[in-house]
Amino acid sequence: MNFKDYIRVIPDYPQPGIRFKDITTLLKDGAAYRAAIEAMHKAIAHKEIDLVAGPEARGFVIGAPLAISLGVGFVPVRKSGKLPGETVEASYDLEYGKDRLAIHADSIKPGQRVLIADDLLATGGTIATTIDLIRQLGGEVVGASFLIELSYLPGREKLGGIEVQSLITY
Ligand SMILES: O=P(O)(O)OC[C@H]1O[C@H](OP(=O)(O)OP(=O)(O)O)[C@H](O)[C@@H]1O
Ligand SMILES: Nc1ncnc2[nH]cnc12
Repeated sequence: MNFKDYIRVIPDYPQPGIRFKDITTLLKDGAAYRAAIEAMHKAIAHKEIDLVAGPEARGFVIGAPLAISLGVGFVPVRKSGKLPGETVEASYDLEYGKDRLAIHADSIKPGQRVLIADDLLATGGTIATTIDLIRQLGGEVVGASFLIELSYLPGREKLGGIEVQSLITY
């Protein structure tokens, strides 16, 4: 399956100059969505993984089905102010704007092997921050899996040697 055919590119959203990769066109197609999760699973099937962590919101629609497919738990990494328990938090920059992420302090036990999953790797700010939060809890980041990678941005370099898998590259 050519997954790129299912991604809609919207120019100048949310700001002039950004070419927004809209995944809703893939998500609404059941066969394409399932095939994408299966292909992402296949690419990391050799790894030993205890948990999948995914950042809000689009990281949930990729990370949660990937966790179910792997038979492991899912840890939501949320925008600050959304989690009810004790959290660890960090701020970061995006391709457009700034944000702050939080993770429940008891969501990962020291030594657990965590795969990060998200829809898209752009500048790497979201995932670099997610790596930082997981490590603050003593988790071991065993890789990062993306549906889409924007190779014209230095996202990979920002992840400090973490193994990166992506299904679609622009
Ligand atoms: O590599 P980066 O430059 O950090 O950008 C990638 C992140 O940006 C988007 O999320 P966004 O923060 O727009 O939130 P959303 O998933 O709630 O739409 C996307 O889903 C990634 O998580
Ligand atoms: N160009 C882009 N398209 C979709 N989501 C993004 N997140 C960061 N950059 C993006």
